[in-house]
Amino acid sequence: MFKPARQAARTGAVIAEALWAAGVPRDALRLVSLAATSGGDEGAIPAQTGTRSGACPSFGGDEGAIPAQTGTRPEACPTSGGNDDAIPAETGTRSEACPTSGGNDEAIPAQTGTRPRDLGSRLIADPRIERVILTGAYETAERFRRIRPDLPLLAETSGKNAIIVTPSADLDLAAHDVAYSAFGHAGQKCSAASLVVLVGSVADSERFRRQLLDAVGAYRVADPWDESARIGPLIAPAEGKLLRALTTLEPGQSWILEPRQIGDATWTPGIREGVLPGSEFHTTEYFGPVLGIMTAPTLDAAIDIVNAVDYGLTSGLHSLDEREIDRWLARIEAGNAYVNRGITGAIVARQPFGGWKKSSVGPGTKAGGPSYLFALGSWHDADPAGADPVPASNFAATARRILRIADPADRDWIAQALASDEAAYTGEFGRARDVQGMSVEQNALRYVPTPAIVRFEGGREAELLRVVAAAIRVGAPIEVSAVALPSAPLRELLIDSGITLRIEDAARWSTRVAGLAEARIRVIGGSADPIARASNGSPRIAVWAGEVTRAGRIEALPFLREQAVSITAHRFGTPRRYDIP
Ligand SMILES: NC(=O)c1ccc[n+]([C@@H]2O[C@H](COP(=O)([O-])OP(=O)(O)OC[C@H]3O[C@@H](n4cnc5c(N)ncnc54)[C@H](O)[C@@H]3O)[C@@H](O)[C@H]2O)c1
Ligand SMILES: N[C@@H](CCC=O)C(=O)O
Repeated sequence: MFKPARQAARTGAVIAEALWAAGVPRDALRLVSLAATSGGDEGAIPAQTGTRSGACPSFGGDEGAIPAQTGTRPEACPTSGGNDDAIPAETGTRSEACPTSGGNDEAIPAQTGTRPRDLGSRLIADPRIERVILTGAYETAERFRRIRPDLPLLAETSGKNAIIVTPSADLDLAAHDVAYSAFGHAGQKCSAASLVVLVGSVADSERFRRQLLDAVGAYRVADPWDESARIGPLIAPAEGKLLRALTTLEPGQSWILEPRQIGDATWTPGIREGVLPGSEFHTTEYFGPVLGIMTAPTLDAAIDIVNAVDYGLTSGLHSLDEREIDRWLARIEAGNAYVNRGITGAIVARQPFGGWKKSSVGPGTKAGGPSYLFALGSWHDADPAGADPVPASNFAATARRILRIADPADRDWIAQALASDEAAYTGEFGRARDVQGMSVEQNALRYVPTPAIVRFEGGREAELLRVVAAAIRVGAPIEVSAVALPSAPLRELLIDSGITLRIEDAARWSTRVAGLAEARIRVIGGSADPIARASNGSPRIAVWAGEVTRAGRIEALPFLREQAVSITAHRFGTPRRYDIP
């Protein structure tokens, strides 16, 4: 008889899902090894070598930076959580190989006599640990930062994901995709749909409700080793908020499908309607087989409901109206945006994975995407290999002005940085790229300019100018905080570019940081420590404090959020393509 893998059985994953999930680490490792071994002379280098050894196209071909000697291997156990955490694990799979990722919390390794979780906490607290990658709840990221407020943390965290269904949707397909997205993996996927928002007439559509109940009713709930099972048990018996979500309704809500407990940790799916904006069910991640139905009069009102949640991991739209798709793509706040399909099952490279807002902690570069490895290294500035001096006439007006502002001694350096910014923009950041070019599904990775603060603590003014140039090139709305007044030409550039300048000494800066709810901060000439202290290690504050390099591929990252867009590009086999902006 076919036996599910040991890990799969421990997570409760049913066979079909376990088989699919088993391929994900393999794809991620293939992507990493491609990045580490490809040849050429574009410039980026695996972090662990610290030597300039050739190119790595999937690193983006960085002219202008070499990694600092960190000795950090992406696959090294304590910092990365072992191979299980090189990409987000499905359904809370515990890694036995690596104490930081949990292991079996009760087992005490003979050689240490320490419980894995205690050991994990001690590793996190140890300053010799340079970085930690976490796939887990936002609250766990908070816990890690309480243990060590200055911990460099790359965390893929919680989600409260919704699918919007408009009257122009194919309601049968929408019902099928909502059902699978909500109840696949028993809802224990960070990407799972927890809400469906029905727009206009869909709110009253008997057909949609019937199809949804039909689809969910077809899922057999059983042990994972039953080959016909479509929904398996939870990873552990439901307790706390999940138990509440499976058993208790809020005012105005009713079950259209009431969940039933049929085993220690096994529940049949639940669907509740009447979920109101601002209610607990609207905003709380439960991580289990329970779906809430909300309604909205218009698409914009539905998007408001979805964006009101603190998380922004996956999000879905079912609509066959191109204007609605455009509108949703322009407004939706989520790292993975899915149109006319389910919202789970991201494939490495095809739908690089990772969220916005509270769904991500740290640099936010997507797992399985072209920038993920950049965040695992530290970078030194370096001469772009074989680069000729760049004539000023090659640049557009703003870049020429930046060149003129630069001190003559720094002009070549700035020119190389501007050229690198341009190459990074045209090659990567400035367009939605579909690297796999499938005909039945469009999958584009795009970059959205995002607000950030540039904090200048000291050093060469050219470094501030260079970082500001990177932000301007990608169109990010930044502000600058400096300990001392920059030169008049730089101040004028900031004013003309609509960039607020604040002069703040260390005390004022710390006070402001303490009051920031969330921020992305690029520190120049200082360290991340004062920010960690002032914010008590808030996971909502992401800091880039590395050396300023000429590499546009690296320097633009604080100013951009990645979004993976995936759109079903056929209808019953007939191709139908969209312009993804
Ligand atoms: N965004 C993503 O890519 C993604 C992927 C999967 C899961 N998740 C999220 O993870 C949560 C569910 O998964 P989970 O139950 O594994 O999450 P969790 O946060 O409970 O645990 C994550 C890991 O951290 C470990 N851990 C917790 N406290 C620790 C400590 N003090 N020291 C050392 N290790 C510690 C756990 O043992 C576990 O391995 C959900 O919130 C889900 O959305 C996110
Ligand atoms: N990458 C997975 C989610 C990982 C979290 O559980 C997906 O896209 O469904």
